[in-house]
Amino acid sequence: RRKSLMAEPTLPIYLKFAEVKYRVAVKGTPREILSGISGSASPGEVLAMMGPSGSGKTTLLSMLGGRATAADGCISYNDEPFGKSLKRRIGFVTQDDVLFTHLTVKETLTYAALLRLPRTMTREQKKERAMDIIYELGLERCQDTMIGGSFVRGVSGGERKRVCIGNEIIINPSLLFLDEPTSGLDSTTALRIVQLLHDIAETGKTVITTIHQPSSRLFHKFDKLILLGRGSLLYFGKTAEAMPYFSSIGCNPLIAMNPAEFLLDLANGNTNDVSVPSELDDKVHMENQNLQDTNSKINLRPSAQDVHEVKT
Ligand SMILES: Nc1ncnc2c1ncn2[C@@H]1O[C@H](COP(=O)(O)OP(=O)(O)OP(=O)(O)O)[C@@H](O)[C@H]1O
Repeated sequence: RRKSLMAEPTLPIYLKFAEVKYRVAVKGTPREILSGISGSASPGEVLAMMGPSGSGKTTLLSMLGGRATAADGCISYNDEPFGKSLKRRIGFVTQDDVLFTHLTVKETLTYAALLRLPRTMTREQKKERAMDIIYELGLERCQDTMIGGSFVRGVSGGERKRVCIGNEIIINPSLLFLDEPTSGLDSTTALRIVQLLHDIAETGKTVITTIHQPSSRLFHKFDKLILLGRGSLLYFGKTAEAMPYFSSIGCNPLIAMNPAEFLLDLANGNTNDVSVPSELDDKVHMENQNLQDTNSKINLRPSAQDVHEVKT
């Protein structure tokens, strides 16, 4: 029997961020991509970031993962700022991770182990670790299959994603960031990936992922949720409390629908199937008229004190 990697101890890291802002200059004109996002993520839980395309999910993920610097605000890891030692404790699975098409799954993970694990480990131990990852991620059946790509037939989309996750968890990170790990996958495979993220989190790791259009089953799998609408925070808190919260401020779906779909509609300002209280309604309509010609951010955002936060 192989030892379970999931039982491996990790340094628990509590991530906290407050009023994070990000600006870019587009043709000399400053543009705010994120306007003051706050939240937190604890070891053992999976935090999902959801929002329409262009709402700033990837930007926020990059900043939390130390890949981009915030213009303003504070991001802390166990109350410390980002530092060199932390870099080694972070795994980052990007949206389009590049893998070598002609290597097999086993070769890919073995090379990752040889390249990324510390010198204190022997070559044999590193190879052993790559095999442990293969078993842990259920990749043993395709371990000798080539990764493949546009011109070479290879592993399936779900298997490919698991290899990308394997590439990162091989270093036993405390924080794992993933950019849209389920996009392009069918809902059952997507569910399996999210279950895997849960298994990873349960070993004391902090897992943060962006998510595109989750099915309602998938949506309920996340412990916490950040809902972004054009760079502003619409909700941060427990996933299970998102719908009751929006209902409490008067936003309800008019027909039975997937909560994720409802929240994305809301964040998009698409209110056809959503009842919105009159004071917010004006803003939404105004916003819809402006959408074609301006980049103004969605104004549906409840006031700062309205934004639901989990007391941790
Ligand atoms: N360096 C940059 N220069 C100009 N605009 C930028 C830059 N970085 C991000 N943006 C803009 O910021 C917005 C947010 O981008 P981001 O990639 O974070 O969105 P997203 O929510 O991840 O979208 P998607 O779901 O489509 O991946 C987009 O409108 C993008 O065009």
